[in-house]
Amino acid sequence: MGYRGVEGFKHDQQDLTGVLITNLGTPDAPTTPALRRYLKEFLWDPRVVEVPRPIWWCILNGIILNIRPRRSAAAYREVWTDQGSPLMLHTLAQRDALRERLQARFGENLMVECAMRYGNPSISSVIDRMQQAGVRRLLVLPLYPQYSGATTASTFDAVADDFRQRRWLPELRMINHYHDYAPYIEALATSIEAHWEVHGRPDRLLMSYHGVPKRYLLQGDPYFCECHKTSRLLAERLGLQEGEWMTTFQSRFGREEWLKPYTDETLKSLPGEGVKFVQVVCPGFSADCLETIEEIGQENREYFMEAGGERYEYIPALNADAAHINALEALVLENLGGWSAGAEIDGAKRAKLAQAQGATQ
Ligand SMILES: C=CC1=C(C)c2cc3[nH]c(cc4nc(cc5[nH]c(cc1n2)c(C)c5CCC(=O)O)C(CCC(=O)O)=C4C)c(C)c3C=C
Ligand SMILES: [Fe+2]
Ligand SMILES: [Fe+2]
Repeated sequence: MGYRGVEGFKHDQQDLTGVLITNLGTPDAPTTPALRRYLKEFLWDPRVVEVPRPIWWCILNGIILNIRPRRSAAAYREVWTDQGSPLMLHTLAQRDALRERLQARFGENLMVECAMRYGNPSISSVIDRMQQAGVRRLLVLPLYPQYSGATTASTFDAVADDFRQRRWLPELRMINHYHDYAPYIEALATSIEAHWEVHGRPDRLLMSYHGVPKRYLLQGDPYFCECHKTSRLLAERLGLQEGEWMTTFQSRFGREEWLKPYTDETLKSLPGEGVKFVQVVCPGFSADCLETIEEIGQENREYFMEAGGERYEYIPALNADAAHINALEALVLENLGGWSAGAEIDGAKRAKLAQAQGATQ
């Protein structure tokens, strides 16, 4: 027992500022056992499934974990790459690109890492590594543009749970959301316009976001409103008129009502209304993943074409696009305000003080 210290700590260690980007997480492999492990951790999070624990324990362990892992593993196999899960691949590329930008400004005093809320690399293991390297100020950036209890707050829970075990807490800042941040809207607009240059403009642009149960909205989660604000700002920036765009919600899970309109039902009905050419963009997903590649890129395409649609295009997530990294870099810089400059002085000062007191550790 006891609180976790900093292994191998030296008093003259350089103080660092750390930037930790996080995303949801993904299974280690597209196999049934790996999916069971991943889904067990993910779906047991009370921020994700707000159902009383005893009831949910029975449903999760009795039904869902016996059925879903096999089905989900098959879906993941469809999108898996030589380098692993798309979500992991894009997150690593985002980390590398952001690291290059920020280290060009601040040098090695600024450490940039990535972690996943569920699965690996865990938030706790990465904070541990960052603290051992000398990180004393930590900025966490969950790559969820729109705030939701199920995602952003759950990431905060993971950081808080880690801190509860830790003896020496780094200073902490956490970015809450960036759904209306101008450089993020600009990055989305740039990527859509680039798509239009090659493929032309559709009859309708669908902006599809991951859903949550409607109950969460009614109980005060701002996610729905933030999604709508992103869409409105994006439509304004693109000069779209009413009827040329809409907001929908995808990735339903379970039987209760989720945020509407549903992406799949919308796509099934649009051809009947004369909308034959759609493009779908997913502004809430900062990286392509199962939910965009398989669900939007494949499954929903079939719904639309079977219903009489003629052209269906998915516009990829921002991933490690330069405009996206510009936006993330600007967001980080704003939120680092006042932190980076003092790094060198702090370390030297503490070493002197320690020497004066004859500290050995
Ligand atoms: C059970 C309820 C779920 C809620 C609430 C939920 C919210 C939510 N999720 C994302 C982002 C992602 N979800 C992803 C996969 C995924 N989501 C759920 C369930 C809920 N999500 C499940 C069961 C799964 C796993 C896939 C499956 O078995 O179908 C992913 C993709 C991960 C990947 O590895 O590719 C992302 C990203 C948000 C933003 C959100 C609420 C705002
Ligand atoms: Fe999800
Ligand atoms: Fe899905």
